[in-house]
Amino acid sequence: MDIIVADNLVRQFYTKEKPEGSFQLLKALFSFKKQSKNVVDHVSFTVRKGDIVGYIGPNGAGKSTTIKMLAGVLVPTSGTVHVNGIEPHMNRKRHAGQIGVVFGQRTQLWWDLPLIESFKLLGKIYDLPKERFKHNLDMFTDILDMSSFLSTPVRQLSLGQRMRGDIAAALLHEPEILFLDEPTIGLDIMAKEKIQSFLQEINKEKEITIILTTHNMDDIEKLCHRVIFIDKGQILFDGSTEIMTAEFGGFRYLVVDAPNWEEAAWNGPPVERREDSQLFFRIEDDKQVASMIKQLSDLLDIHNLTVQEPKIEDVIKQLYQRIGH
Ligand SMILES: Nc1ncnc2c1ncn2[C@@H]1O[C@H](COP(=O)(O)OP(=O)(O)OP(=O)(O)O)[C@@H](O)[C@H]1O
Repeated sequence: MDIIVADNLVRQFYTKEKPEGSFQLLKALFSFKKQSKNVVDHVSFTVRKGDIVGYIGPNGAGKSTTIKMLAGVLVPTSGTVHVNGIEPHMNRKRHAGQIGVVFGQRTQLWWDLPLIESFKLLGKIYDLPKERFKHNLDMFTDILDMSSFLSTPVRQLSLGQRMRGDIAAALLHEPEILFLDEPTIGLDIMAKEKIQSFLQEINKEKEITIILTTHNMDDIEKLCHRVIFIDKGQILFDGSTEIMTAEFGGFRYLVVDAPNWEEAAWNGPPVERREDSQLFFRIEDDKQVASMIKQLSDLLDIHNLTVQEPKIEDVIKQLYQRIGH
């Protein structure tokens, strides 16, 4: 079942043309010419219930703007979006009950209040029966490991603690859909992993549909089966991570364990990446493997050798290069 249907979504913003030179400045005093730009430009996609979709793309691509339209915060300039049959901006109250939203750069928690008080206020706003509120709060406190900081004012929480608080706050009223805008931004590895495994768990147990924007390719690798890639407001790719790898990967790595490699003295094929004593050489064509191995074994003391598929991160880097970033 398609829980989200976006059809030809457009969001236009007006920007004022910047005057250049003193004559232009003078002219601009009398007429400020407005320029419009489609930051989301005829975007169409559907999302099935229970999917986790990564909505990715370079800075300024239009990701947050799309999420804001799906969340009902922004009204589309044209096109339509339906979430569970509802047009978000037409029925904000009903829509608020079915979605949870987390903007990683901002918080919906009350800055000066202890975390638990924010949860209680949200329980009242959503009119949650006492038992359901307690049940959900206990469950999130347990899985997100929040008991040690429930009574701490939000302003004193670490970024990772605040993010866990924000995610719990977005889920207290048991929404079917969760929109996450950069949920792991600025977090350390442990905090990232905690949030990633929590999202995996609620998706599996409660079939919550998740759409997340992220610049962290590890989120995509761990969480998403499907990726929508947007640039300059338009979708350039929409499909499974496997298809994306096949379409934009098109290469593999010959990984050579060579502890004695010295960068300064190296005159062999280019080393694309180094991880400890492992050197990564890119192979575009499998026919290259044998000659590359021979060339490397003449130059290096090789301890081990494998062929690896590219990571999602490598594939997305390739995609960025294609669009000239
Ligand atoms: N309220 C606004 N008024 C005018 N322009 C805006 C407004 N909000 C966003 N924009 C512009 O729309 C474009 C898309 O912004 P958006 O925040 O959707 O990008 P993004 O893909 O989320 O980027 P990032 O990865 O940097 O967060 C940008 O050029 C931005 O400057």
